[in-house]
Amino acid sequence: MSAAPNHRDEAPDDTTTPPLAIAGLDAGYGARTVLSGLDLVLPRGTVTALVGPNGAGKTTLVRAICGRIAPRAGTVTVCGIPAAQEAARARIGLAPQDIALYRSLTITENLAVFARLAGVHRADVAACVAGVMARAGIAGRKDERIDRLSGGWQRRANVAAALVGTPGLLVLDEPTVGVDAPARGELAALARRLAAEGLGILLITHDFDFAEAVADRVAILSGGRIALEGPLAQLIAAHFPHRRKVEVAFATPPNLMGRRALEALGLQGDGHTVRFTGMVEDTPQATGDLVAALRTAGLSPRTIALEAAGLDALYEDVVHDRPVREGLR
Ligand SMILES: Nc1ncnc2c1ncn2[C@@H]1O[C@H](COP(=O)(O)OP(=O)(O)OP(=O)(O)O)[C@@H](O)[C@H]1O
Repeated sequence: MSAAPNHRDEAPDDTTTPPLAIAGLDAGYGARTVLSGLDLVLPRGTVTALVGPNGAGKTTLVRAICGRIAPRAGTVTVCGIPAAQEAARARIGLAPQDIALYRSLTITENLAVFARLAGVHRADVAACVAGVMARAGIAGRKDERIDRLSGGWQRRANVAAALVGTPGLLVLDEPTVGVDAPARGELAALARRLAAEGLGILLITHDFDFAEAVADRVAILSGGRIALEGPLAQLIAAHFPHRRKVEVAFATPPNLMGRRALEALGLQGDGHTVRFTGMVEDTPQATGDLVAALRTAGLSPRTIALEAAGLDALYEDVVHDRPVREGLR
């Protein structure tokens, strides 16, 4: 997806028009309905993290935004333009999950190709490439081939390619896959900078830590629609009033009976984990009750930690319907 400069005058692109507005969207494949009554508005200058289980329809939503599948009902507009129109596609910068760059070309060469494809005049290509490299903070490696770059640099180059057409909406699809911790910080800073420039950013991710670090807003896709959307802190305060996340850690994985007892207390782990999490009322009494219940079940955790609930707890609650158990209230 890219924007030719000559498309920019066609849109009602004032500061009040949201980069993305979706109302009542139904979409699917053949007899299969994937999205049903989906509403979502992305404000300018913000990052919205879209999270949802595998198969929830995140890719289908991106296809609808990019005009690659037609809505069966509802509307999708990009910078005020219906998604089906070519001009809307030109307003979208898509950094796909699979790095969409020519591996044997340098960063500069790649961006020049994308600029030409976006309709940038030959005489303006060098300035366009220099501009997006500066915005993405990748000018320092501009003459290196993509296949010689680390995962983090490849991701940033992938984002730079999405910026070539001066989009109003930037879609980042799983940008932290294959990226180490320091490079994640660079990517987070890049997303924040681009949002500060006024872009609306849709961040599709399974990486909750990254989403918490970067996103102004969170949208949870479940059951074919956005089940919950808003600033994370507000959602958590509304969803878990006076509750805290508890994490119980063991030196060795508990046996089957121990795991059942933990489950009965509303504490979830996965596989052979030594870490189990749940929610408790934010009172000394509730914590004391939990410690006593663990002891009664013959469980001796190494640590019990209380912390503010995060996106993971909210997600579990909304998607897997795992509310606080009565016993821990
Ligand atoms: N081209 C297609 N034809 C038919 N069904 C499809 C097609 N693409 C996806 N689906 C189905 O639609 C549902 C939603 O898929 P989608 O890829 O949008 O989910 P997702 O949230 O992106 O999943 P993931 O997190 O695994 O990438 C799935 O059940 C999938 O099997």
